[in-house]
Amino acid sequence: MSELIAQSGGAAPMLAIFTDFDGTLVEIAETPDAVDVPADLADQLERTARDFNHAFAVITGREIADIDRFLSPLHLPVAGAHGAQRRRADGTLLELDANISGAAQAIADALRPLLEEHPELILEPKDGAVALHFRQAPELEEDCLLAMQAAIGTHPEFTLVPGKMVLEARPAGIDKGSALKAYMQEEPFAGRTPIFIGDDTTDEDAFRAAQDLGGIGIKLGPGKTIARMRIADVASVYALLEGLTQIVAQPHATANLADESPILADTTAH
Ligand SMILES: O=P(O)(O)OC[C@H]1O[C@H](O[C@H]2O[C@H](CO)[C@@H](O)[C@H](O)[C@H]2O)[C@H](O)[C@@H](O)[C@@H]1O
Repeated sequence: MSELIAQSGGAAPMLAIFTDFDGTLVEIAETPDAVDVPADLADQLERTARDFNHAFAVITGREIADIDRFLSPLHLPVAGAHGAQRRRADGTLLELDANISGAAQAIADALRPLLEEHPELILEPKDGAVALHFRQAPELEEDCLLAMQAAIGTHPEFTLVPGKMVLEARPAGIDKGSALKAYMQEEPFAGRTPIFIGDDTTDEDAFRAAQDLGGIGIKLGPGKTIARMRIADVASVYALLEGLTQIVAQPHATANLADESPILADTTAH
């Protein structure tokens, strides 16, 4: 962060903030519906969005509707289903290709027999993607992988991506990085320096995209990453968002805060 401040001649850099949702803004839970969303999270994110001139978006594997429900009544710019769905900052929703929607539905349908056999698995069909969760039955990971590969087999426009106790089918060529780059072409993101915070393998594309554009990827938790910085946990993300807000409000105080902050570590130090 001090590097960004140095780049901007000691003044607070104009940032565009992007975050993942599960594992970054909320702790991972046993099932997708069981996430515990802090009562004040929507208020905090609204404050952050306002302080960055609304250059704040969530880029997630979830559907946009899920994020709206969890953060109600806040409606942020959200890229959902790993970028297959996207709502701009002005509220317009990009229309999803009907072939992509249809293929995602067909992939979900092809997985249903496995779900009938193993009701402990969770199928999460989305408009534009499909998630097959095996958190309740880790021993079925290989069966899930084979079933997913078979289901995707007849849909070469989709690709298989692993996540946290989940296997996902998402359109090939669309990922969190392409979503971040699309936002960076638009107001109010354009001309700012992107920061992306995420915890999962599917976040690597967005770390790369942010860094290609002169920004910073911040990886939450351990693990190999392309991100240049690391943050420990969800609580630290909340603290960082508050800290970033201070960067804009008090550039001089924040330059010190960034240099001395224990919140961020350089990934090359691990
Ligand atoms: O990109 P994200 O916002 O991190 O979303 C990734 C996936 O998150 C959800 O699944 C994960 O979180 C669940 C709740 O904590 C957990 O039970 C599951 O094991 C995780 O894989 C979500 O359900 C998926 O749709 C997202 O793609």
